Amino acid sequence: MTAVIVLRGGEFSFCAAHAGLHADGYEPLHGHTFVVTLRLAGQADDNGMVTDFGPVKTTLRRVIAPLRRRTLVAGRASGVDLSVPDQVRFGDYTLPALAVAVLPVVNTTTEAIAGHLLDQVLLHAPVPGLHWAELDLAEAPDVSATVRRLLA
Ligand SMILES: Nc1nc2c(c(=O)[nH]1)N=C([C@H](O)[C@H](O)COP(=O)(O)OP(=O)(O)OP(=O)(O)O)CN2
Repeated sequence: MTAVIVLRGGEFSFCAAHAGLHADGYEPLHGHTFVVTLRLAGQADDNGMVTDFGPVKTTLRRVIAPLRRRTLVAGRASGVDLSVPDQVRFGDYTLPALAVAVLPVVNTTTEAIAGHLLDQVLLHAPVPGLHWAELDLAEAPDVSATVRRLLA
């Protein structure tokens, strides 16, 4: 039997700020309450499980934690300056490094943040035999992005 397990909402929500990079530069710094939904698809084992919810929940919590209540900065965007100790500079902004999560992405779009979170989940909690993994990130009730990795 193939099944999809789903972890969503609740504790997998987090507040963070960002300023997306658009053609005309950085948009004004603003915040969202992001809501994560993770889906893992695979064959259920002899115990009827694709994988135990528990360890996946622990991993998802840990992957989200560094982003919670931080300003998200795209470490791969041009113009990001990490050369000054304890400071992060991008566009017109200079922020204390403690308030920032620098992500390995080119822009802090919902799509890119979702991809980063999914990659971290798969890195830290690989589940043998998964068919695919999908992470949906909503930045508001009316907009979200879903990324999917095909695994087998
Ligand atoms: N494909 C994407 N498009 C946009 C993203 C994104 O992450 N992926 N992000 C933004 C902005 O960062 C912003 O957070 C959202 O903008 P928007 O949905 O336009 O929200 P507004 O409240 O400003 O607009 P309304 O039209 O009033 O809803 C933009 N695009």
